[in-house]
Amino acid sequence: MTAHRTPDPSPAPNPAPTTGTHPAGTDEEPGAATAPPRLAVRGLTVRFRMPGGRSVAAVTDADFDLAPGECLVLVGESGCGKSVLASALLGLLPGNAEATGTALLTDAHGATELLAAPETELARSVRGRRIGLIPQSPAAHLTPVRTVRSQLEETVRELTGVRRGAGLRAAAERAAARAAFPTGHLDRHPHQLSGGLAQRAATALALAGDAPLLLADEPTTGLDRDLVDRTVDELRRHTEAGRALLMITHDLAAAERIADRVAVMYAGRIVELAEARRFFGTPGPRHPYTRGLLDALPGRAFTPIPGMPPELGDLPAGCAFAARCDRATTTCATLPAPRDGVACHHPVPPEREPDRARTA
Ligand SMILES: Nc1ncnc2c1ncn2[C@@H]1O[C@H](COP(=O)(O)OP(=O)(O)OP(=O)(O)O)[C@@H](O)[C@H]1O
Ligand code: NI
Repeated sequence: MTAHRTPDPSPAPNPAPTTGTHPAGTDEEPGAATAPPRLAVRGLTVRFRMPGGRSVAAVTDADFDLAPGECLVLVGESGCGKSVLASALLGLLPGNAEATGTALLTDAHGATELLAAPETELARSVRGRRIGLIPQSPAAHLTPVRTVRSQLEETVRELTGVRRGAGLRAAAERAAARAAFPTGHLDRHPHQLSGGLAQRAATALALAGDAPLLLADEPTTGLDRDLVDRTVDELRRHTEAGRALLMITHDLAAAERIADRVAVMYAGRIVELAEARRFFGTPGPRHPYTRGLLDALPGRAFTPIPGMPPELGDLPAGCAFAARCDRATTTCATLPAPRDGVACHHPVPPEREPDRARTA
């Protein structure tokens, strides 16, 4: 989470219409044109330049699409590059980072290549308006000197048509309620909030604009199970009307509850991209790392993956998981190309039960 830089939480004036998102994808209808992906990411790579000419490979060659109305959940161990990926999409990387590849955002406002867009455009019309963000460190994202109510009212005023008076007050309170932020705490300043309340305030702010794409970076941190479920269900509602959601989480139960598809990151790469139904059900995950992640859950085998992820400043030339993988062979000294959404030389075959399959 070192990559998080706090975006200006108050978007510039000059509000764009925010209700006019594309209708949800209509691809089931024969003859209907398929909606373009809300977000199309290709070859997204982020390198941090370090003293002494070293480089940290935080994100490497990420490829994925996110359809209108879809929720893609990005999972992976701490430090694997999830937040850096989100920061790259928003133009919020620190100065020593270099991002390459493309990320095309398409919504009712048009199509914008996020990595090529100038900072002025990102600040004026993308962040907060076309892409909402629930940041990983919500306390840092809130303006310290202003109450939650005043921040919410400002956001509602700038991102929706509601301008003033009782209407604005009610709209801000509705936004708070969507994130289960108690009305009685709206007049508090950020420093008077617990971690969980700051999280809900940040979620309320991000939901208020109904952005066509929402990035939620660990939106359920610090919440107890009931609130996790409520928050996740509210985020799911955000995807109605064709809005898309990219959620980052460690919480696989939350991921299972909300995801249409799951992307698993390991050492900066997406090693598996799968439909959630198949991933959490049958046939289960196919990458040995991902199988290990699920097996580590208390409800499952509860056995952690042995070893540690590699240093992103010193990655092996081949598969970064090989050193921890019980299926590794000499082939793993070369980099596995993704096939059917799995970047592994010997994935668990889809037709076999994950814990019984064993092929090399
Ligand atoms: N400013 C920076 N300079 C150098 N390296 C950085 C910087 N910011 C992040 N990194 C590197 O990028 C890696 C990925 O960080 P990131 O914050 O994306 O991890 P994450 O997957 O979001 O982890 P977590 O789940 O803990 O939030 C880190 O391991 C760190 O080595
Ligand atoms: Ni993070």
